[in-house]
Amino acid sequence: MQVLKAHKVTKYFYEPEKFQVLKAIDLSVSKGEFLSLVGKSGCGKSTLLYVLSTMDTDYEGELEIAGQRLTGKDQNQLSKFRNAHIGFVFQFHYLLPEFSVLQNVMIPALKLARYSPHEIEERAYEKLTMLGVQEQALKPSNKLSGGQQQRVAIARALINDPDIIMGDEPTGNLDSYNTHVVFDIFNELTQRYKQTIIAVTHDEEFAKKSDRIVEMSDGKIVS
Ligand SMILES: Nc1ncnc2c1ncn2[C@@H]1O[C@H](COP(=O)(O)OP(=O)(O)OP(=O)(O)O)[C@@H](O)[C@H]1O
Repeated sequence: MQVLKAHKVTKYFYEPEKFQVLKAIDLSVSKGEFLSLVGKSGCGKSTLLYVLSTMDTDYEGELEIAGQRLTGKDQNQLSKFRNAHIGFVFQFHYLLPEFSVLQNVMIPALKLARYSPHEIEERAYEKLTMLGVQEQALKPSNKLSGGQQQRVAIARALINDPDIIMGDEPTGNLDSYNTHVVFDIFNELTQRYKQTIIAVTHDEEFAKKSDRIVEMSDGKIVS
């Protein structure tokens, strides 16, 4: 089953001059696949991820995720779609420091309101337990180590059972121990739970161990 399909995705930047950053990109991602997106700095990885994540709508071509055609939807529809279907893990985790770990994980689910607040709290504990940070649940998020904060960010990305997790340098800010931890978590999510993951990475070791490496060069997929 295909979770994501991009067809002939093309994008230009116009400042400081017209420049084609994405050149007719075709990409299909299957359920349970762990895909690393690699390539030299400036080849267009982050720009592509931004389009695939529906945050950038200024492109030509077609994008479909979880059977829904997303090209042409408005920002309000896309924001709801993202919250329900896409989990994000960034280099910098963007946890809210004034909230507890538990609250940070619960926020996307409270917004979605698919479950009651009590059920959401239980689910948040489940995800934190899965990631081995349940004992930190009631601490303010900024009192955790970098590696622990990234695990909380992954728990938050998982809270709405997304069809796909997208990561932009998800281990970019971590030491080698925590890079391994995050890789193992991603690997287990795909193996055991059939989670689909796309991660932009500069880390060759990380990429090599994933299921599939997609390499970009000069706005195109080359392998
Ligand atoms: N808002 C923008 N306006 C104009 N040019 C941009 C803009 N954002 C990115 N670019 C250019 O588009 C190209 C691709 O950028 P992008 O950030 O996608 O590359 P990348 O492969 O993710 O690089 P890195 O690995 O360094 O993060 C680069 O040449 C960059 O300078």
